[in-house]
Amino acid sequence: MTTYYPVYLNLRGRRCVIVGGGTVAEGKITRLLDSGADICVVSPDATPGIRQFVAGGSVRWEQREYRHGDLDGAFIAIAATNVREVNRRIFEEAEQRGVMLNAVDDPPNCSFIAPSIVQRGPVTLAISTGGVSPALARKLRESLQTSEALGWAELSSIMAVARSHLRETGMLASIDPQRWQCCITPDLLAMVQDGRQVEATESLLAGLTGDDGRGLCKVYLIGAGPGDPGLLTVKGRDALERADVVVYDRLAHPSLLDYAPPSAERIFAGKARGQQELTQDGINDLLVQKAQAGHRVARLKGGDPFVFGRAARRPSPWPATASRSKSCPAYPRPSQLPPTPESP
Ligand SMILES: C[C@@]1(CC(=O)O)c2cc3[nH]c(cc4nc(cc5[nH]c(cc(n2)[C@H]1CCC(=O)O)[C@@](C)(CC(=O)O)[C@@H]5CCC(=O)O)C(CC(=O)O)=C4CCC(=O)O)c(CCC(=O)O)c3CC(=O)O
Ligand SMILES: NC(=O)C1=CN([C@@H]2O[C@H](COP(=O)(O)OP(=O)(O)OC[C@H]3O[C@@H](n4cnc5c(N)ncnc54)[C@H](O)[C@@H]3O)[C@@H](O)[C@H]2O)C=CC1
Repeated sequence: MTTYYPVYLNLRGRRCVIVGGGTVAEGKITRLLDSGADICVVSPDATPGIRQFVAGGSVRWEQREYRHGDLDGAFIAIAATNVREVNRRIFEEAEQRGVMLNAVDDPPNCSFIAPSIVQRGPVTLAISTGGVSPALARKLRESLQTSEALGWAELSSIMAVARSHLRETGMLASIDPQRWQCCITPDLLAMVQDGRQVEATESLLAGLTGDDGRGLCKVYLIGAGPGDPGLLTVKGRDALERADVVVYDRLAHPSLLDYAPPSAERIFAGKARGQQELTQDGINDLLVQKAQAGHRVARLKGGDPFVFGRAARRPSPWPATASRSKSCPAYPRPSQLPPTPESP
């Protein structure tokens, strides 16, 4: 199996030759036009769509069959004919001239293959199965097109504004890469989706450049309650739903873990059979390490971290410069529960 090397080409003003004038050629031309390529079609006939491009002056058309020499000066070429033998001759010329060629549905005559594409503004996901299964590439495209993860692409315009501002003010190089990750949050995305672009850009810049703790990674300390999973607070549930990493122990009700996204890493911090229990210091190190790696971390503790746990004794190694913690106590706190008849 061939292992292909993925790239994005800058085709602006570069000569691209398309051989063939059918519907497939038209599809390829439409995308090439977006990239600003200088397009020449070689084909005895052409679809109405291609003819329109030609009439509009965005595409040149050599109305004849392909002949050796057509790839002269080309940067890339696409063979979209319905004749394998023609593709083979085009490939020979392409190899001679060092021109990259895609022969549609014809891998032996390709030096590059076409990916399935998902586009959101400037964000492009290109999917290839390495030629193993184009049907699977399409399935992945269709799934990704409706995937929530793609929502992050909506941040591209404010990211671009913030980045060029930082570049102009000479601050870009001094921003820690992890800080960017900590600043790209669901709250920021919600602001943009609400149409509050200016506020979002200001908040992003404040997080990236401020020394007031904004933009630092967060660790949520969540009280899992006295046993009943229904006693988790709404804030605690929200934090779990957004977590990239959940560190939990034996006392936390197992069903609470279901609130975390399936992709979240779940780390058991209690005593497991045959394994050394993590010490409090070990757990703290783990929380800090995961937060500094740009993950949203939820520490799910049985009971109330401020009553039975050690949240009140926030660890001294907690690096004030790198992360901060938020707490979501279980409600009502066990100490606030009304006495039951059995209580002394
Ligand atoms: C190697 C490659 C070379 C290339 O063409 O660049 C190639 C080769 C071949 N395709 C074949 C068949 C199909 N191709 C599609 C669809 C697409 N094919 C595309 C690319 C590629 N196809 C390159 C590898 C991409 C990768 O790495 O995965 C996509 C992604 C992009 C595009 O075409 O622009 C586009 C999806 C667009 C979308 O997102 O919807 C479907 C499904 C459908 O149409 O629904 C089928 C039928 C189902 C199936 O076979 O899986 C055949 C057999 C032909 C025959 O037997 O006659 C061959 C030849 C062979 O495999 O030997
Ligand atoms: N139609 C479809 O949905 C799909 C087709 N394909 C494949 O892509 C290729 C092209 O498909 P279509 O555009 O539908 O085919 P088509 O038959 O509509 O177009 C083929 C084009 O190639 C031109 N051509 C033939 N010999 C030529 C030569 N010697 N020099 C220059 N041009 C020449 C023809 O004049 C025609 O314009 C075919 O191999 C097909 O199997 C792949 C995916 C989907």
